[in-house]
Amino acid sequence: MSGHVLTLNAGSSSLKLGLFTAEAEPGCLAEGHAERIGKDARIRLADGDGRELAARELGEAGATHADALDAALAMLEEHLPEARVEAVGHRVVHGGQDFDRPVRLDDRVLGALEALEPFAPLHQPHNLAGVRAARAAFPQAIQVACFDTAFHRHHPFVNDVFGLPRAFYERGVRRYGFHGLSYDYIAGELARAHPELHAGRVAVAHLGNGASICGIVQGRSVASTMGFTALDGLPMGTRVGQLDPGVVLHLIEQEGMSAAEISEMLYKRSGLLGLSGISNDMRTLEASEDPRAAEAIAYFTFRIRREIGAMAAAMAGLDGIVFTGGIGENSARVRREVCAPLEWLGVTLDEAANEAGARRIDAGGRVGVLAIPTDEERVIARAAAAALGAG
Ligand SMILES: Nc1ncnc2c1ncn2[C@@H]1O[C@H](COP(=O)(O)OP(=O)(O)O)[C@@H](O)[C@H]1O
Ligand SMILES: CC(=O)OP(=O)(O)O
Ligand SMILES: [Mg+2]
Repeated sequence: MSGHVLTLNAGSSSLKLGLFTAEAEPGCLAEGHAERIGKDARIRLADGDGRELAARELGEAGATHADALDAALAMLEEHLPEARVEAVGHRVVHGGQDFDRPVRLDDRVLGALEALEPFAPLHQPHNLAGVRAARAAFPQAIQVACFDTAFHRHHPFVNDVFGLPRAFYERGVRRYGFHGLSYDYIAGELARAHPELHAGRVAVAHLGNGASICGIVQGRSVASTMGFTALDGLPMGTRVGQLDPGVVLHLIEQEGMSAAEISEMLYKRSGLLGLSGISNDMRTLEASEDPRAAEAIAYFTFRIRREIGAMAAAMAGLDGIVFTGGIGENSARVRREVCAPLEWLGVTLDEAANEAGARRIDAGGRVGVLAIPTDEERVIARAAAAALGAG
């Protein structure tokens, strides 16, 4: 039997790991998921059918991505000692101008990706720490980087540019867009199971601790709410989302804040956490009776509606909406708050299907509405298997 592919995916609040067969369509043998990193983190390892193999708390608040990675690799060694890892596929959030497809990692590529760390501070350092740890743990395996930005790299000029002096565009100050591995998976699912939507114009809302919307026309990304960094667009767990740049000037000039203080506030203390003063975690906010929690959710869902309207304009129409990511897949309340006021756009919602967590949740209106679990691991595993020559 051929060997195995390991996938590593560090999100801003999560670490996901997958073990797959090294085939053109990889078979999933195990999945590990650490969540709520930074607060009450816990990790769970399951087999390919979702049966739990192991689970444990990662200790007091303060468990880091590095702790989660150590725990994940130790669990893998203990519970799947027969794994023969021949390739490790890594989610790397920022690929900058140069990377528009998966690439074998060597010292030169790693150096180029390290230079992008300032543009994805919640992700890139953890992604590259995963590369170093995997090189040490699996020295015989090839290492492959798969980029969140790659799926968006061929946007039309108007969706790739800011209205800055042109020289900045040439120097790479562009609207890259992120969550591309997730959008790539969803585009594949539309092609496989919903050909009428695949042929049309779909707004895909990836709503996790990070959140964005992608406009997909005939399987290709034409616009993203995220920009040069993963700060722009929707408000997120701890990130601000769209912000008048005049506010940043005000913070510097009148409030006397330093670049480091502003960065820390915009990345780590804004969004759902900043508005609610309670938590960045949607489950905690939904369970809270504090009116600030409801207001934070209301702002989140309002901005999603606004951006779906903008995507409809960018795509010259709207045939479908897809919800995915931890919130998009699991929160019936968020899906309802987004969809109910979008009736004017042809959006309907089947309440019972939405509450039941069904895949198709529209009530037969003009716009198809779906909730599809994403699978970034599978997209990474396919690329790593392809790099091994599988298929
Ligand atoms: N059952 C649920 N109901 C509401 N929100 C949920 C549920 N399960 C997970 N979430 C939310 O999903 C978010 C995490 O999404 P995820 O995609 O796993 O994170 P990351 O962006 O770090 O990869 C958290 O806000 C979490 O509260
Ligand atoms: C790019 C990004 O925000 O990713 P995540 O949602 O996994 O934090
Ligand atoms: Mg994620």
